[in-house]
Amino acid sequence: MALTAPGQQLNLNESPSWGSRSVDCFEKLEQIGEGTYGQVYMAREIRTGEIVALKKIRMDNEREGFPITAIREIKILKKLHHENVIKLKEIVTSPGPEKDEQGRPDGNKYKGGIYMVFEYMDHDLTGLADRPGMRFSVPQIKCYMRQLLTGLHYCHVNQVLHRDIKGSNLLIDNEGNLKLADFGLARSFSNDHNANLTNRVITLWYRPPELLLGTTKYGPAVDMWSVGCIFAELLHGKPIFPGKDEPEQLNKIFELCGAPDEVNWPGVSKIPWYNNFKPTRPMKRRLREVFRHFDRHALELLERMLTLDPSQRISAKDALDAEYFWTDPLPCDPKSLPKYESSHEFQTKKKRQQQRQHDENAKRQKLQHPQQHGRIPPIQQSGQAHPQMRSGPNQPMHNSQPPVATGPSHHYGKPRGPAGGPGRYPPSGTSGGYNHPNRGGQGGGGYGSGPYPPQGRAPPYGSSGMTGAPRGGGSSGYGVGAPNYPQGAPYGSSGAGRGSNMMGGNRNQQYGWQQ
Ligand SMILES: Nc1ncnc2c1ncn2[C@@H]1O[C@H](COP(=O)(O)OP(=O)(O)OP(=O)(O)O)[C@@H](O)[C@H]1O
Repeated sequence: MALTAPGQQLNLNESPSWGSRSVDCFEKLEQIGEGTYGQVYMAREIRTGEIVALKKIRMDNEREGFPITAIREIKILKKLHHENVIKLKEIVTSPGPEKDEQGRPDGNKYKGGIYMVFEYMDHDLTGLADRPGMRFSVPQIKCYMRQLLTGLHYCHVNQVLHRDIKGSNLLIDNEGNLKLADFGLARSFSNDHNANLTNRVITLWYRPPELLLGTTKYGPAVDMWSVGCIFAELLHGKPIFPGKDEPEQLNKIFELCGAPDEVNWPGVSKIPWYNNFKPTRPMKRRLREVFRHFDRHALELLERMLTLDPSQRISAKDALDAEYFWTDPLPCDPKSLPKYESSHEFQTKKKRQQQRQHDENAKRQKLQHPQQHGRIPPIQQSGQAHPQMRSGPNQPMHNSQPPVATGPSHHYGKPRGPAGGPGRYPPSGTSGGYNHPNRGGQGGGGYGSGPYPPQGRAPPYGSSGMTGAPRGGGSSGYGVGAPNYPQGAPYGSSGAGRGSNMMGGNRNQQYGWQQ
């Protein structure tokens, strides 16, 4: 693609004003996101005072003109108009040196830029769930899940695959509305599924088995697998398939969902990498056993989402008809959901820095004066710990209790996944096995030691393979003995000892996020 002047390509038919306004019409307030694409800012439109989100399209690495991922995202978002899909309001450009949040020139390296202007959303689901003490009630989980499925059903009906469904791409406002965002990996599809599509999509933990096994012909079912992972995560309190790389990811899936074979997934043996990764021993489906503490209807729905064979996996439309959404407790009205404090980058950064600093000081002090701090934990002295922070994952909180608001709910900052620091979430960028076409993809984990090979070659999953010993210490893997799910790790609910059904019979029971 030829290099074009910023904005020139984007004055697409529908709205002549698109791309003609300058980013100077907006005042950047704070950075709220950092994606592979570039930064996301909360900003105010100077003329109207309206708060928006500005997503800067990273151009510095684009030798070949405007990034294709951004073109796709813009084209797709221009045709999608739905209350559960993020609204792209316009494109603005910056013809000259830009200003940062303080109005200072933003370095010399960058001469111009292009921004997508979105409606502003207060949180993303990952950030919201990650708040200390955060508990989602069953009606709240149903409410979010229903909105997610409604938005996704709309996309699928309009023949758009999202291909990157994960918590940080589900935005939530303080009216309780949930919207699908980040269509950078999305694309149109045709119903016959005959086209070859790239296999390198969807963040590892949410990636379905057919993609991990190398298929290039797929459809909306790939998104539904990710939805199943999110659903289970909401109920369980933490990600259910936190694989470090693709072999481990498949291993985790098979341990829970059973090994694929021609009986439960007709045609699986013809998928390119099946033979490389088929387990060497039988592996039973254990989903019902492992999640036996889930509500019956939730489990039924989850079973149908986490179905190995994509052709048998439930569609968004059918999921919306599931009993789960039509039995007590019903999904709550989004407007009835509690409002959470909105986010400010500096506060967050400061808070995180302070917390880190505090932890480091405490550690240092503990080393220096072990006895003193053995008696009085530093966290108590500082008064920073909220009792809710330490409550267990399934300890219900009262609905009336306001959530602890300690900062933004945007999943902002460096990756917090297995390779990226002290968090639970996989990086959405280059490490942790996330392969993002046109989004860099350099270095960082993923497929063990090497980059992802071109499609059609042997699977890129390093030497550990699925027939050999699994990576990652604790996992039982293939041919090493039956996976072991006692009440503890990895799926054992800490509530298992407190009753067999955490959700049954209590319509307002809440579920927390296990730290
Ligand atoms: N409209 C919005 N309102 C509020 N916050 C937003 C909005 N859009 C994005 N964000 C925040 O910025 C983060 C990154 O945005 P987005 O996922 O669109 O960027 P990306 O570069 O494609 O990221 P990724 O590398 O995760 O794919 C989101 O997780 C969210 O926290």
